[in-house]
Amino acid sequence: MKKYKIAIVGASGFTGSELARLLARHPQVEITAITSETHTGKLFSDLHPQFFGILDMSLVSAESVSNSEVDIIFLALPHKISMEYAAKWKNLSAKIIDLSGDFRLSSPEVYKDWYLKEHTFPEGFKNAVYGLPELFADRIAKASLVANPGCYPTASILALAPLFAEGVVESDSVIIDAKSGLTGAGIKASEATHFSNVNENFKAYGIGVHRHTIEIEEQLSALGHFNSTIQFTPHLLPVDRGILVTAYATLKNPVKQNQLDEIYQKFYRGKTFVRLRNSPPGIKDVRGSHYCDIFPTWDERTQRVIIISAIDNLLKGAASQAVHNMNLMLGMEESIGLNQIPLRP
Ligand SMILES: NC(=O)C1=CN([C@@H]2O[C@H](COP(=O)(O)OP(=O)(O)OC[C@H]3O[C@@H](n4cnc5c(N)ncnc54)[C@H](OP(=O)(O)O)[C@@H]3O)[C@@H](O)[C@H]2O)C=CC1
Ligand SMILES: CC(=O)N[C@@H](CCC(=O)OP(=O)(O)O)C(=O)O
Repeated sequence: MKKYKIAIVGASGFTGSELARLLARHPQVEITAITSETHTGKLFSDLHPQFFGILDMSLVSAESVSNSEVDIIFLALPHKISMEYAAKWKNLSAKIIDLSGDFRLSSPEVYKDWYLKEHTFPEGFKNAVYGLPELFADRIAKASLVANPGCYPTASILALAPLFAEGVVESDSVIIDAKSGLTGAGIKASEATHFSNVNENFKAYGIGVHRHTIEIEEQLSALGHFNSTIQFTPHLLPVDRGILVTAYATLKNPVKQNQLDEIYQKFYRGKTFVRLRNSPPGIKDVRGSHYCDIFPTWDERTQRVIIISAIDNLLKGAASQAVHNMNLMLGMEESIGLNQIPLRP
């Protein structure tokens, strides 16, 4: 069986190491390069001891990927850095899956408004496909550059997409209250992620300005064919991993619970990794897995829908979604390598 060659760029970080965990056991790929600029020459398993005896490859500089023959390059790099590599490698035959936010938005102008930086590879937007397989599997399969969605956007868009696609949402009525575990902030410690500032604490951040607001607005608006502003507020949870979204919306017309259920069942029929739940999901129900669990409810008293969704930010919110995209881009069965059962408890 042909094994595709894979490079993971940024393998010293959280999502890079999760990619390695999935790809090391993927039956149709072989990891040929894993990179770090800070730890070049060390073993991958020195940095991530869970791989001791399993993946003891040496970390190499990203520079060496330029000359190697690979089929897929995963960029597990911070935004603003990713675009530099996408530009540098634009003529390689390898397809690129970028886990950062550098190519998720509709244009370099919108990017500048929300990321407060001039985009240095604006041509990349022409080829980039938004990598949410439940919505865009056909386009992803033909793409050479996939913009893997953000973690909050994955949970938020999947929670609300059926309502937008059905055209039943009252414009500008959506409020998204989202909470993320600490690995969402990456491996580098900061004041915000310092143990003493998060332990037994819980707070909102990025109110009204978080860059995921526009990512969610653009994708949902496109589905519903209108421009809708969305109120999005993220919170930092004192846990390692997991995202919980609670979304509220007013509909154009009241519905019954069974009508709401039908909208969701129709939209997600055949989508292996969305589980429609009959009780509110918790982050532990999806931990270590590629599932997005969704619980849609109709509140008869307030005449609003309330949708709860849960994902593992490092997996469905990043690495396993990237592997799902890779499977599609290489024409393989979409769930290969992704059949983990959640880790609870
Ligand atoms: N964490 C999460 O839950 C999610 C993350 N993402 C996105 O995925 C990307 C990776 O996230 P995450 O793994 O958390 O980030 P980390 O901070 O954990 O890792 C980032 C990696 O980038 C490398 N890096 C940093 N600067 C450079 C540079 N100038 N050149 C080359 N490599 C560099 C670092 O390696 P070294 O210093 O060793 O070179 C490190 O391995 C980010 O864009 C993030 O926003 C998306 C969804 C969810
Ligand atoms: C908890 C936490 O800090 N989360 C990150 C978002 C996670 C993420 O990876 O988003 P991008 O890929 O779009 O950068 C944040 O709010 O900035």
